[in-house]
Amino acid sequence: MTTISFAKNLVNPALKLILKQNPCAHLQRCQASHPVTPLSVIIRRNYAEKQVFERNKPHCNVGTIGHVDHGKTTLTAAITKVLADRNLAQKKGYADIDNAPEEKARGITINVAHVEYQTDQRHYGHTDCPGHADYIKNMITGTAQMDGAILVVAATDGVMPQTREHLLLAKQIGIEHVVIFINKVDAADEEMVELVEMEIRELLTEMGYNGDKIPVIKGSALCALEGKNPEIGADAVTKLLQEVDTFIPTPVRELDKPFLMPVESVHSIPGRGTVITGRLYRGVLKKGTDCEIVGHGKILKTTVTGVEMFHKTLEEAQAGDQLGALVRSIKREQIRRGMVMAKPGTAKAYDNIEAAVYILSKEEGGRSKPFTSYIQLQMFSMTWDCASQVLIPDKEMVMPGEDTKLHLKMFKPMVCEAGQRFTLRLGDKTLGTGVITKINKNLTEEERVKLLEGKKAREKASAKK
Ligand SMILES: Nc1nc2c(ncn2[C@@H]2O[C@H](COP(=O)(O)OP(=O)(O)OP(=O)(O)O)[C@@H](O)[C@H]2O)c(=O)[nH]1
Ligand SMILES: [Mg+2]
Repeated sequence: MTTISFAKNLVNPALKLILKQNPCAHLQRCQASHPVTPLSVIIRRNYAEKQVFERNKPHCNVGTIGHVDHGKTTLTAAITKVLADRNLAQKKGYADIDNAPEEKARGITINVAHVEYQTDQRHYGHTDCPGHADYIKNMITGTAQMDGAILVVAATDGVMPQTREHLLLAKQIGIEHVVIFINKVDAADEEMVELVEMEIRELLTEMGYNGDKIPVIKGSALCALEGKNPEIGADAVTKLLQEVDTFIPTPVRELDKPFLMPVESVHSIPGRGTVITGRLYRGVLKKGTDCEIVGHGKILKTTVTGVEMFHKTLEEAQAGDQLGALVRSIKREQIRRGMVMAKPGTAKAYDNIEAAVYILSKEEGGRSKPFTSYIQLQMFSMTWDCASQVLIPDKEMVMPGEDTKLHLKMFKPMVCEAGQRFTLRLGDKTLGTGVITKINKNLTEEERVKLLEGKKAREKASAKK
């Protein structure tokens, strides 16, 4: 029977024993509580639930960024294949990574996908970012979780618009360490590959990275995935991982501060409750801890009843971990991406802030025109984004390439604190990047009504134009 052979693979001895002695009773009990769940899913779930995450290597968050179709998802799948051959990862197919139904239909990565693997040195959480221009918003929150990035550039295309944009965003949101993978060398001649390398090194230097020192690895993710031409396939991926191990340092985590986790997504798991996923930004999180979930005009109080990392249970999650937290008596609909889960009383939502901001020049990807007070920009920070009215306190206008103080009135209160970084965007362009310097008293009801009326009037005026 499948359950018995399955029991051989279980790591939890207690469950192994139950399954061996009376597999049907255990599974019937499970199935009674989930009458519509197929048995195979229950088995898989039990298998997944009972594994325990062992923290025996430092954890590091990396991910693939780059232009659409340059091979980010193929490389992610290839990394798991190469490491699975050494028992350091579970092999993930391309479809497992690009797995949302909409993504399959459109063949592009829309939501960021998280994959787990290990090298001899470290345990990795890997975010495969979307390259499509429409999904830059997800890319912003995806890369915000990375300690370092792998920039994928196809040798057949070279540097393309999203290669620049992703690299620029990476720099803006504070990713200091980048490793380059020139992909698809199987489909390009040597001269072309050399040219692309020169082009990338130049771009890196232009963006403020050390273009001469950054490791550039040339290979073919597809060959690695298909087990062909090892010199450009598996060997290139191994070399890439060695560079990632050495070139991207393990960051120092703030373990002694009160815990805080921006909500990335929320899931409802039948029979278990609501799971919030995200990266623990600081502190440690244990089962049984009380917490508040703040933002989008709400403060919800609850208790964490379980912590998991990549489907394995954790005794204690630490800052930097990519995790799922099971919370008590809260429905999925009550929580939204952009809220923040934190130690009670430590995270507060504000809508009236001051900031030091750098406005990008046109060459850096910004606009060519200056802007004046009362412009409405979209502010992105942690996993939230919010429309905000901008006031320039000490001058008429701000030119591209300038740094300035700004006063931002947000259309709704979101979790903010001094020192927090954010990005300002208008339409599909990043205008600037900044740090919150001061939090002012929240807007009064009257001020908020005025702010929203101003927004309506502007919308009317632009509709007439
Ligand atoms: N010839 C060749 N084709 C490749 C290689 N790597 C990926 N491809 C192909 O390039 C196409 C795009 O690959 P993806 O991995 O989906 O690219 P992506 O960067 O994840 O794309 P988005 O997520 O949509 O931005 C697919 O058809 C791959 O099979 C390679 O090394 N050589
Ligand atoms: Mg992809």
